[in-house]
Amino acid sequence: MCKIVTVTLNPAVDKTIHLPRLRPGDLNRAGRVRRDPGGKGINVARALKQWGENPLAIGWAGGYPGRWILERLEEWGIEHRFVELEAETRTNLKIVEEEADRVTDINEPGNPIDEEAIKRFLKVYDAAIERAEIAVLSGSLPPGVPSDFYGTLIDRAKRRAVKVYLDADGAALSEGIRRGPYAVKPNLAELERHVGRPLNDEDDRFMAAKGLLDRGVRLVALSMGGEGAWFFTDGKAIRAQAPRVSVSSTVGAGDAMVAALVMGQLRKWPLDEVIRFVVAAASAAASKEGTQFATLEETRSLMDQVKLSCRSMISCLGERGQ
Ligand SMILES: Nc1ncnc2c1ncn2[C@@H]1O[C@H](COP(=O)(O)OP(=O)(O)O)[C@@H](O)[C@H]1O
Ligand SMILES: O=P(O)(O)OC[C@H]1O[C@](O)(COP(=O)(O)O)[C@@H](O)[C@@H]1O
Repeated sequence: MCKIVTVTLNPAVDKTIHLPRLRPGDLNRAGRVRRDPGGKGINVARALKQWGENPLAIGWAGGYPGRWILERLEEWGIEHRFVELEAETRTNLKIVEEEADRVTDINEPGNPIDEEAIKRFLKVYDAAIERAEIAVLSGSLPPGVPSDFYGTLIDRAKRRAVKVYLDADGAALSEGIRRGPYAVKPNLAELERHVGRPLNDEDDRFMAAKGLLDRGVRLVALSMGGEGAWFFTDGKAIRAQAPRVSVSSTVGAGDAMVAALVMGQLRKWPLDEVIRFVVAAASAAASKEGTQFATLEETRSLMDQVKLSCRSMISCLGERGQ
């Protein structure tokens, strides 16, 4: 039985190319090139499987790239139930500039999904969550899928007492938040887009997180790249510094974070241990080439470097937070 279901509605082949520096408008010759199965839910399932969990990955997959992804999942022993389509799964380009120490993502929109495919997916989803404890909904929605689709999936999961972890952007995130998922993992830019204003200081970030908690979200994990993350839950705000790693590709770091959060909470670890595991797993993923995840041992070896500081949200926000 799979306790964790990961949903990837817009999977991707992640094509990572390395260059010394990108010269826009000029001829660029790539150095190393690699392809990894990607899409946020698939990555969460990959990381969980690597750490000994048995997730079920579901979603839509199409054409030759879709079959290639499913074959990799088979190879890794990841259970999956994707609705197969003719239209090809997208390719997302990740440009790693080695001299500039920078990654640029160019993500395709994906191919349109029709009503029939939506119906077929909902059958798979309902069956999958029947016996699950956790559903991870992550990534963009392909064209043709209504922007409140995560809201629909959250409602169905909540009716069966399945905890939902949501990691999305734009309207998919905002509409999902309205339906009160258990946890959300925005990065800073995503949270800024959700609240519609820059979040320059701690107070701004606390207020934005409080807005989500007020809507019924129980845990907000706000990731901030190399600066680490904030975790807001039960009236506490916990800041975690990211460990120093030699960064190779940050692609998948956010997904490692979601996977680690799910695993730590499923195993009922104490909150401080969960948070150190989460941030260590994300930073360890950033040290890997392409879209890849660290082993449990590699992750554990970084945990001591994740320094935590805890504050009470109520005393920090004072009058503003009432
Ligand atoms: N340059 C970095 N050095 C160390 N850790 C990093 C770095 N970039 C990202 N991480 C880790 O990955 C986590 C998620 O990264 P972030 O870029 O915020 O999310 P996302 O990948 O979802 O955009 C961070 O909280 C941090 O733990
Ligand atoms: O669905 P979206 O938002 O286009 O994101 C898909 C991309 O996100 C990734 O899952 C990586 O996400 P993170 O870097 O946030 O962990 C890639 O594998 C994939 O190409």
